[in-house]
Amino acid sequence: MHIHDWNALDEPARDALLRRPAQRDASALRADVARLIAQVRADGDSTLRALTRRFDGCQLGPLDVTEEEFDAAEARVPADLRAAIVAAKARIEAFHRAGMAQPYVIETAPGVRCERVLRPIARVGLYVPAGSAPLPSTALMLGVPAQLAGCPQVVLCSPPRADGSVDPAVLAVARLCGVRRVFKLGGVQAIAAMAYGSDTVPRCDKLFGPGNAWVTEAKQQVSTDPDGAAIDMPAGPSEVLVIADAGADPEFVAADLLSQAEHGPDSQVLLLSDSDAMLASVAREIASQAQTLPRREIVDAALAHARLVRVRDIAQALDVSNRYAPEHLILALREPRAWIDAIESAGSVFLGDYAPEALGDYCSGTNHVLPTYGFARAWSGVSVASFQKSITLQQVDAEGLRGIGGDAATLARVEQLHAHERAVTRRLVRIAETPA
Ligand SMILES: NC(=O)c1ccc[n+]([C@@H]2O[C@H](COP(=O)([O-])OP(=O)(O)OC[C@H]3O[C@@H](n4cnc5c(N)ncnc54)[C@H](O)[C@@H]3O)[C@@H](O)[C@H]2O)c1
Ligand SMILES: N[C@H](CO)Cc1c[nH]c[nH+]1
Ligand SMILES: [Zn+2]
Repeated sequence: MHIHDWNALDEPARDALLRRPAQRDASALRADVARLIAQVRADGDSTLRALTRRFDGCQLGPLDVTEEEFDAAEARVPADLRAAIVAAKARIEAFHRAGMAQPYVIETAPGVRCERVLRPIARVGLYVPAGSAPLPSTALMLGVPAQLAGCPQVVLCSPPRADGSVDPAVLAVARLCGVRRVFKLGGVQAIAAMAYGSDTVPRCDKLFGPGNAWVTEAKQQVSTDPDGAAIDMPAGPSEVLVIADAGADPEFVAADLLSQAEHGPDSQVLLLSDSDAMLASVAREIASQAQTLPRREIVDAALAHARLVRVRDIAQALDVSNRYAPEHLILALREPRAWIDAIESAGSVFLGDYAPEALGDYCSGTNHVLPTYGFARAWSGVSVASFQKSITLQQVDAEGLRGIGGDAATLARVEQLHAHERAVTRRLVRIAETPA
């Protein structure tokens, strides 16, 4: 694997080095996805069936999962898997519950009471990927916060297998999180169905979940259509950026890089180090560990755009990482906490040699649905707040209006909004005329 020297590159070369692979054919992807969404909107369920035949290679009967199918799926989940799911759910729930926003009230001036109340989003749609492999862990990452927020209508879509069924573990997680409506749909067709509704899929206000480049593009398109649906964030092909010092363990670093490379051919993995020996050792480790992985084609495709980069020092590595804004950042450093203040943009961060990213993927408690493509510069991962709206209230009595009404009137005059000014001053006149 080639090792790049960051300090030998000019700015355009640095930009090119950090460009995501999935961004390359953006206009063709946009057009394909727009066409598929339009077909679903025009023809509903019949198009959903046709696209499922075409992309997932299966002939669907009913689009939704029946109670009998839920029961059969439960029976197929082995006891150790069920135990791992239950234990992971408890930790994810604990972390997400602790971070829940609270309603609050404050008197900003005498007689002026301002409040914030929270409401669940009424109709939410969860997408659980299953193209290269089903991801029941993603069902947990979406189902748990939706349940904590108390969303009244939750539907879940996941691509069907060749026999038309949904992965049993995904169904078991859905049931555990109180999700009763699951549809055997994947890709653009699933996103379009949840955003606009179809004959059988109910329309949703907001869509959640990761997916490949088609899914992510579809989410972005429906989110810019006023008739479509809001989205959690663009959560596309997985990314990890590792910063390793000379004391890191090359075996662990290579394993972490490969763990994200195996997600899909568009995954991107990067290693930054100030140690030539570390970069060379990790390159050797990657080559040797990759040979033993079953998803070899996917891994090789992802490794083709992996980046190993020599930096001057760890401070420069943090600068490069902030510029890239990775979905996951691993600090394989001797003093990882010393660098926390230097992190400006990253979806989720893993500190030290014993925090593999795979732990956050499954069961540490944090959410694994995270912004990719550099969106971590301005977006956060999924949390309970993603499933809620906050509404502000204000209650003002006569004393309150007398106290602050003048400020509003002055600002309204400057903006030449005379009706605004009068809405305040007419009340002030009435208060002045009213005997105490
Ligand atoms: N960012 C995150 O938080 C996060 C979390 C988990 C997974 N991921 C990513 O999610 C992705 C999952 O991808 P996946 O492919 O395994 O599953 P997926 O469910 O996202 O995609 C499968 C669907 O893609 C559609 N599709 C396939 N080929 C197509 C084509 N040529 N044209 C149109 N549609 C097509 C099919 O309808 C299929 O059902 C991976 O890239 C993984 O890295 C990201
Ligand atoms: N690493 C993925 C997010 O990019 C999440 C995941 C699910 N299962 C395994 N990993
Ligand atoms: Zn993963």
